[in-house]
Amino acid sequence: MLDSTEIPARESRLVTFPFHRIVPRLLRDPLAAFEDIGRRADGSIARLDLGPFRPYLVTRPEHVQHVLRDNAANYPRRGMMWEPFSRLVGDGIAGEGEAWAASRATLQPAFAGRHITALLDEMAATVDEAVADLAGRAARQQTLDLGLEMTRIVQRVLNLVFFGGRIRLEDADRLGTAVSTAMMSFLWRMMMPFVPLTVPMPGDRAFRRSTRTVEEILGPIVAEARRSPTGGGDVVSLLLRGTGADGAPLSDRQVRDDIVGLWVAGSESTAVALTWLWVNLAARPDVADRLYREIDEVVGTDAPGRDHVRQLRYTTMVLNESLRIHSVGWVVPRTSAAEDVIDGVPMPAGATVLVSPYLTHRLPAVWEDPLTFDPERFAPGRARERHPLAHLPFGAGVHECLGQHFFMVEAALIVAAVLRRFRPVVDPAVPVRAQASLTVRPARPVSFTLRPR
Ligand code: HEM
Repeated sequence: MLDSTEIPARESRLVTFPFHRIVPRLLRDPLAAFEDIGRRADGSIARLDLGPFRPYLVTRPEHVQHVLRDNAANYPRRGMMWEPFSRLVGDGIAGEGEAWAASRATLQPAFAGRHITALLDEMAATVDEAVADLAGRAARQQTLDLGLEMTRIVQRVLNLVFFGGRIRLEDADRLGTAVSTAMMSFLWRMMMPFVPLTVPMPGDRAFRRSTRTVEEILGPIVAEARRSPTGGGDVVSLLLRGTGADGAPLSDRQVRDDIVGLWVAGSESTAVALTWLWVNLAARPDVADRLYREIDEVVGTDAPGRDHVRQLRYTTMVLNESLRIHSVGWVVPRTSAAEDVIDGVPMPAGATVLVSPYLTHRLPAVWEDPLTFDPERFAPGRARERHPLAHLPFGAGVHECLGQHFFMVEAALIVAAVLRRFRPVVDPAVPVRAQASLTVRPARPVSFTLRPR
């Protein structure tokens, strides 16, 4: 624990955490140290003294709103993880400025409600196939790796939506592992962004290897899609018909960057969020029972489809609560372009500002009993009781997650397809420790079995 002299007064606006207090703990267990800082700052803006790197941490919803919405132009995605990250995802949808804006405009229609609804039946069929394969593996193996199995299902859906099914299943597996490794190998670069890229750091080699694998798998697919365009509604086809900031068709490089950016943003986050969902349900049999009842009433023995999704209201509440208590995104970094003041606290130009959905979701002033898993927080009408940015698993403002509607539909389909036939069993007696990389995920593989219902 940190020294009690650092406990901030309730009314203080800027709390400084000195180097000697936080760095040893951050090196030992970054997420636990970060949670501790969040508890102590208690909604105040915090300055973390990490030696040459002194980021500001912003958690109170009003402050988050200032950074991500009200004065977003002053807080672009620059520095910290964004520069090393761009070696994997390029400068398009995961970047900033004109190239980002052109990518966002091209990609937006692919993630609009109407387009997702049009794809829903195909998505549902793909999910059902993937769950049947999972059931086959469950019958052959004693236990399964929850994270891996969720990744497999998610990748099948992404393969359909992004590539019209052009990726072979074994390549999808390799791609999943490569992206996951790239995310894991990233932590040191994120924590020490002042170290030049020319100075080797742990994780660099794994990151380069993963980037090469991504390149080897996706490069030929983009090239093939360009040679034989299908005119289809999958994302690659859409990008190949799109234009860049200069109005010219996107180059293969830009298409590849956006596809990688989307794959990185959409695969790991979704698989990790679903992994936490089953872990959370294992600890709350009462919530799980109510979920089974909803699936039985709405879906019954049918294959889940378009008409079911909008009726799965409790499922949506459970998903939202799972995204709150296990927010996949722990930091969303920005850099201040010019001097600013946030709620009376001066912010110098060039400062790294860390928004943390993870910590905002755990603020006792915003969420009563924040460590309790309680889907009722998302019952109809309850959102009015809190600040609109109290719950921000998908970020906010101009960079708000493009895939959030897609995620909610996909996740509801997966939950329904699994639960209408099986009871996933995760042992509640085995504690699942969280670990931060680019996302917050279980530190070790979580085992589970599938029991037929
Ligand atoms: C549980 C699942 C997901 C979570 C928790 C999540 C979270 C987030 C967050 C926090 C951001 C904001 C980043 C920032 O402000 O810098 C974001 C952006 C983004 N997400 Fe997601 N995401 C999820 C699923 C998806 C999916 C399924 C896709 C695509 C299929 C996707 C695509 C994107 C894209 C393209 C952006 C960048 C948007 C932009 O900068 O304009 N995400 N996501």
